[in-house]
Amino acid sequence: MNPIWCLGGAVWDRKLCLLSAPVQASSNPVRESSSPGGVARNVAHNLSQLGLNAALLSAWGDDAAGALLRMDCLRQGLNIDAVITVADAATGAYTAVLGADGNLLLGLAQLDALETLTPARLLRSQAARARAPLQLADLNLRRDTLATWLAEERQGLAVLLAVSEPKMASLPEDLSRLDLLIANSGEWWAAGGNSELARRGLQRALVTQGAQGVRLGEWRAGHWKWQTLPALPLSQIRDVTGAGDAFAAGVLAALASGQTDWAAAARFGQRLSQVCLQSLHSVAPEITPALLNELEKPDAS
Ligand SMILES: Nc1ncnc2c1ncn2[C@@H]1O[C@H](COP(=O)(O)OP(=O)(O)O)[C@@H](O)[C@H]1O
Ligand SMILES: O=c1[nH]cc([C@@H]2O[C@H](COP(=O)(O)O)[C@@H](O)[C@H]2O)c(=O)[nH]1
Repeated sequence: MNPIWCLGGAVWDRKLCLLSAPVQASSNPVRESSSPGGVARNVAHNLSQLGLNAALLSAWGDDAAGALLRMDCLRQGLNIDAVITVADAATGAYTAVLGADGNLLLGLAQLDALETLTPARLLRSQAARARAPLQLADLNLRRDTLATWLAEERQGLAVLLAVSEPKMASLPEDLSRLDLLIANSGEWWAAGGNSELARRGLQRALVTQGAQGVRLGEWRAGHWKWQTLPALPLSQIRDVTGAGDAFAAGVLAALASGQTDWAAAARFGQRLSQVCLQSLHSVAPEITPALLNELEKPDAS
């Protein structure tokens, strides 16, 4: 079966979780952990843990962190044939400072290697990607690369996943060939919100709102039609890192399994983020093929 392609960031995550309330301009005791991260890589990793075939297009450095990422991706069964190893840039790194309640206080991202993923380099994998049932690109990628990606000939669906409010600046001008944008509400408004995104040709969006659930928006007859899906109950949040990526992976997994109802796909995304939020890992090891049994049947929607 053709893999689901994930294009974008693959980095090392370092998470520093405060043990008590933060004190500014002072040293604060933390619990530290590190793991492979990067939005596109996280999505591909979630998909492969579900037992689905996933391929990654990214760039990392020719250094120790890049070698570890490579080994980890191969261990996860990801197809990394298209990943570029860059000689003159360091592997990307993301440092998150989390409060004692697991919520993000500050995130610091360095993804210099991805700047080498130019439109010309993207096109080298076009033939392999053109027949994919689904392609997801994250907004770590350069704006010109994303615009080229959206303009490519393809058979499957194209999904764009936001990464952070500052990186909404990479959103291409023409979104008319995009099938779905997934963003949290801060990212949605950072990109200009309802009218601006409709002006650019966007027709479908999933806007996640943390504990307030998810809004599914469809642009029809000159208006956004919104449907709100309430958040699933949570007994505890251990670490929010990766919840948005788990959500996107759940949406893709549902679509790849034949689900044509976008709301049902979003509900499966919420189920995966629920599992992720209760885990200390960016990609929860509890995400396994057994979860696919919870997918709503396409004809039951
Ligand atoms: N406090 C919460 N309670 C319940 N679900 C949550 C909570 N925070 C996040 N989620 C789930 O995780 C998804 C992604 O989280 P969100 O914070 O909206 O995105 P991001 O992590 O990309 O900023 C949400 O749509 C929701 O399903
Ligand atoms: O500019 C970026 N910030 C953060 C990430 C990644 O985002 C992930 C967490 O995403 P979220 O909690 O939004 O699902 C982390 O693994 C981190 O590596 C990224 O790719 N690019």
